[in-house]
Amino acid sequence: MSFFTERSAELYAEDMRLSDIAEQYGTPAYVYSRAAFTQHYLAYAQALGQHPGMICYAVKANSNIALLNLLARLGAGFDIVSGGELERVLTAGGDPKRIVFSGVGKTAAEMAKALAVGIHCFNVESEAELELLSQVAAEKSQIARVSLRVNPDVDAKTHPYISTGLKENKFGIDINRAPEVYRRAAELPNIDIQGIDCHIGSQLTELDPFLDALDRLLVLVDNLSADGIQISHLDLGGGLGVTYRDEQPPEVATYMEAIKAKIGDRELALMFEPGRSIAANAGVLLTKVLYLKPTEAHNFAIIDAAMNDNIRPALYQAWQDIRQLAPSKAQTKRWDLVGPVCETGDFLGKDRDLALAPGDYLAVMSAGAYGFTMSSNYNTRARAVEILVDGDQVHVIRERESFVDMIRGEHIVEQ
Ligand SMILES: Cc1ncc(COP(=O)(O)O)c(C=O)c1O
Ligand SMILES: N[C@@H](CCCC[NH3+])C(=O)O
Repeated sequence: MSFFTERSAELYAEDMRLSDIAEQYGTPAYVYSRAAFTQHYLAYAQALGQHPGMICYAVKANSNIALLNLLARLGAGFDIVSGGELERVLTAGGDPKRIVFSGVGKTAAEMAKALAVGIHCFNVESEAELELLSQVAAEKSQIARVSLRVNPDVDAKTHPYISTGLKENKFGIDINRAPEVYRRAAELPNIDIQGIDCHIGSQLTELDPFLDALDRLLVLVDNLSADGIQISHLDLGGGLGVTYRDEQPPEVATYMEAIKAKIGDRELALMFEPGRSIAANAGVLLTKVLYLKPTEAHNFAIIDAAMNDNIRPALYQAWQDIRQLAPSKAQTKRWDLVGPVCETGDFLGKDRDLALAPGDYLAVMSAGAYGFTMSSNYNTRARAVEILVDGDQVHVIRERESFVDMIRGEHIVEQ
């Protein structure tokens, strides 16, 4: 079910007309639906049901503290990848005991902070990281709960840049080396082995790669158990895809049932780290047509949102639907929607049949995940305002950046 629907040919977010939001708050603007965030999170929580475990929302997908707070109030845990994300979760009122810390480059300072607040566990991604974590924990006379992120070498069948579970990727510990690393972890007095983890990629639209990875992890869990190393939780990461165009990813419940079936009667708590499948279709990016520039080669529509607002098309050739907020009097033509940034790769959509006139508003759909969080100030463009719609209520959850925000911390050298 979408919370971005058409009523009398006008696009709404819940009960708010998006043109009204664009008029009042300006563009570019990210607009999120509270009901969509809630429903997408609850789909996971309900599918997990009574099975012990946690749904740890991947903060990187969309880290606005209002959204983290909303998820925390629903009982979510969080998957973080930096000290900054840790601070965000704590600021938003998230429970530190429901935080898992992933990422290949955790620093000693980040480890110390995470230990001090008592996170649930570290998803350790290398042997060197395990040694450093053990040292940091020992210095603080603390015990670090860990899960080893293993790289199961399966093809996630997604875009190569967002595939993470192949031998050639930088993520995780080679599954063939994992038994040795677990044995080493078991020797370390300040390390407490809790789990096993993998995350094989993002925007997966089929179950098979998840299930192949799970099969490999379960062999390892069983072998470790025979070796006297007990694993109490299994974290399958995130990665479930969404519909951007015509993809048909599995339902959360189907995915979860297939996993539970494979787990069988093993006593394993289940953890998940969904990002995109919670956030993507809970947000849109509103933009305005600035100029129409038909040329011999292409009809360019220059819009006021650019690759600095949403880099996904430039980075992964990602396709996101672009819709009109209201009917236009113009004739439908085929347009390339390009931003004001001075890069040829600065486009949000190509070859789109739209009826456009300058001043018309558009929505880049499915923009709630990896939209704002990957935005930048390139070309000294202020990052967009973020708005949360709740029924017919509108909340500004992040103000549009000002010039002063953008130069904060910069200093001119006198003399
Ligand atoms: C370790 C880890 N967990 C979770 C996620 C979230 O993935 P997704 O947004 O595809 O659910 C990612 C990003 O791909 C990740 O790297
Ligand atoms: N940022 C990517 C996904 C990478 C996921 C992070 N591990 C995207 O927009 O599709």
